[in-house]
Amino acid sequence: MRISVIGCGYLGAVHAATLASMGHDVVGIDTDESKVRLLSRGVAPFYEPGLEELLAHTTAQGTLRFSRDFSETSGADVHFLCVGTPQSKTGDGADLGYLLAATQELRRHARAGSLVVGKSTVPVGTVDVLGDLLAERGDLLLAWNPEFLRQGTAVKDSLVPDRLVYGAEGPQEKRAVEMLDAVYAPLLGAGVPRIVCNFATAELIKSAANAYLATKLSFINAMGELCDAAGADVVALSEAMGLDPRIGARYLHAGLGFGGGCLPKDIRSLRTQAGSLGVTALEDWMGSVDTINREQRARSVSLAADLLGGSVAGRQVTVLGAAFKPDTDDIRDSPAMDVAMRLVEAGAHVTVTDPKAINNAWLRFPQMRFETKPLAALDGAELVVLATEWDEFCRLDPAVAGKLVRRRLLLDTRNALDADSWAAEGWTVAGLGVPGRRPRARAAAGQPTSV
Ligand SMILES: NC(=O)C1=CN([C@@H]2O[C@H](COP(=O)(O)OP(=O)(O)OC[C@H]3O[C@@H](n4cnc5c(N)ncnc54)[C@H](O)[C@@H]3O)[C@@H](O)[C@H]2O)C=CC1
Ligand SMILES: O=C(O)[C@H]1O[C@H](OP(=O)(O)OP(=O)(O)OC[C@H]2O[C@@H](n3ccc(=O)[nH]c3=O)[C@H](O)[C@@H]2O)[C@H](O)[C@@H](O)[C@@H]1O
Repeated sequence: MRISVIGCGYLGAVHAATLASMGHDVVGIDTDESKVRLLSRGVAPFYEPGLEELLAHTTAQGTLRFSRDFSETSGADVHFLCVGTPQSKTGDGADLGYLLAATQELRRHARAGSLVVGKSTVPVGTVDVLGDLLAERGDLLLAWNPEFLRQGTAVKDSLVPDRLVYGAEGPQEKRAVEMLDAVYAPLLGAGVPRIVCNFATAELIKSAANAYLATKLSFINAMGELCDAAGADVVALSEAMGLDPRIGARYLHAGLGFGGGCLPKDIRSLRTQAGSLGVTALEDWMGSVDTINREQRARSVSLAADLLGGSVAGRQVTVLGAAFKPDTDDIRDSPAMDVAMRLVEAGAHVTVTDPKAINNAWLRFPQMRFETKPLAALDGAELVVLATEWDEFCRLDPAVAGKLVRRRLLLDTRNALDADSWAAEGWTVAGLGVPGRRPRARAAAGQPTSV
């Protein structure tokens, strides 16, 4: 099929490339000139494992191209809207400005009978607003097809998704479903489940999925706080809970909490939606999930101060990680950068290292020093904070690291390192929800371990 993908960021570029790899003829449209230039050369404008290979292949064989010119959408049978829906600058709700602008532009160029499909994450009721916009044409179809891919595994998640959701309704429903089935024929043929529902349900399925993941994360982090107070160990607790198949081990990894361009803004948007529809229980719930998550960042910084004898002021602190999670260069609402910034504000001299996200971080955070190599970043550190659990950091040799730092103090905010092997090399290791590993503040500060 001939397909246009509007908005070629973390979602749209992957969607365009995977559709082209399935044999469709795809044009990606974006307003960002530099992004279009890179993508047109088969180069990924951000780090996403497997994307560059897919882009290089599909652009070279001519099934994928990119443009800033919306008139290029006129040849397509199906248009996917993949533009951003960030948190509004003035509140907790979603900013739909990009989506409305893209839809208006598409309305001018889409050919009669083509299907407009939303993939961006939106508040419930948005599809009706877009439907009204498109109704002025009267000859376009509309459907909603929310996306569940994760950054870092986006290519695999797109090629082997857990499910496909189609929001379709009214007289256009049958035709819209047929067209989406044709787009996703290889996936449906491989047995991927497909759920067809009305617009509001499709919108809410997406919001509910992210809210549930966030809930699970804040639940285990709240339990971690209780573990700290009670002398229990959240790592063992979550392992035991996760072995119950009704609960499951995923999204039960306690630590610094969630960030990124989606979960935080999506729970705030859902909170706002629940509030405006009078569903106060959900509104309060989402508020608590958000508060618990934010507090993990503050708790990490206060633990860092404890480890350094009460204050980080004037101390050299190395933060391992800038990205909001491993395997991405994305620093949107990154817990790692939030912690690094709070440490700077508390007077620490902070060095940050990350395998992929330094380019994104250094322009936005001139207050800190950046190093591309972790060993260089460790040089002279009085405290090391693991904030993003990249494999490269988890494989660090504690003996080698110990020779570089001034003091062997490690705060593993992701509970990701093998604390015993670090302790065996003379490191004092602390984490969130693992009070057994948490030293008394004064004792830790009183034992400099420089070599
Ligand atoms: N990043 C992810 O893993 C996922 C994102 N989503 C949702 O997908 C949407 C997009 O998210 P991301 O790709 O992360 O955002 P992004 O910010 O990386 O990409 C958005 C792109 O849209 C472009 N754009 C903005 N206005 C435009 C317009 N009028 N016409 C054409 N292009 C325009 C921007 O230049 C940018 O390249 C959001 O609603 C998000 O919640 C859903 C699932 C996964
Ligand atoms: O709507 C979206 O954009 C996407 O949001 C999330 O995907 P993503 O933001 O890429 O990242 P996740 O892998 O879900 O991680 C989110 C955050 O939770 C944290 N996390 C995750 C798992 C865990 O056990 N513990 C934990 O702290 C991660 O470090 C990260 O900061 C969802 O997982 C996707 O299904 C969804 O499509």
